[in-house]
Amino acid sequence: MSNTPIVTPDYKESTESYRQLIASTGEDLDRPGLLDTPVRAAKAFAHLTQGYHQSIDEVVNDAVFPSANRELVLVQNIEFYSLCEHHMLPFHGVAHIGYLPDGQVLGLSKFARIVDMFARRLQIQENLSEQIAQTIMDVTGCRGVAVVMDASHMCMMMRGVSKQHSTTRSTAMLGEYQHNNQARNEFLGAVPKRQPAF
Ligand SMILES: Nc1nc2c(ncn2[C@@H]2O[C@H](COP(=O)(O)OP(=O)(O)OP(=O)(O)O)[C@@H](O)[C@H]2O)c(=O)[nH]1
Ligand SMILES: [Zn+2]
Repeated sequence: MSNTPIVTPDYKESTESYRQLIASTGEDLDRPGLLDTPVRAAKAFAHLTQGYHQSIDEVVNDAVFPSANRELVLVQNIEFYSLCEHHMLPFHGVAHIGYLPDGQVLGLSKFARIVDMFARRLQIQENLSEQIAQTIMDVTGCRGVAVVMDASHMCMMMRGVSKQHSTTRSTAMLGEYQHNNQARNEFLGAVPKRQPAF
């Protein structure tokens, strides 16, 4: 078997960047355990940032259906993995999405696909919540949408302040949820309690 890693043209630049990064630690890039690491890491990074190459149309795939239901629909415990834009370290947790339809509903799996599309980018949690909420509003034309996300940030756990049990809850509310306290309270009461640290 050849010791030369297989590098596709797509990964050439990022593979070279990973080679330099690994070399900067003083590691021997030619030792057997590391031979394929730069290209593996490049592929993994491409996966973790694949949201940059997806479009809303492709993700939603026209899965918007007519419905007379106008009451709260809550899709909860959608797990996600993202990368913080400050340290490029993972943050991960769960998203809970509630919305009040207005004539049409979104295919249930599409909520998770929308979460992943925006999570697989360099993000801060607050913006991630806003982008998910705004997209659901745009795609469904709903009366209101609320997003709650609970996450643990590796940049606060593996380094820096080194807090292992702190979690962050971010919230985004659009449409009726911005001014209708009854709707807000119904949603917030239905959302699962904050998760303990992972
Ligand atoms: N608001 C917000 N902040 C985040 C998120 N992810 C990471 N951060 C914060 O981004 C900040 C960057 O702060 P800096 O002082 O510039 O960087 P730093 O010296 O590495 O900060 P420390 O993490 O405190 O060591 C830190 O407070 C992180 O906790 C996020 O999703 N939302
Ligand atoms: Zn960070």
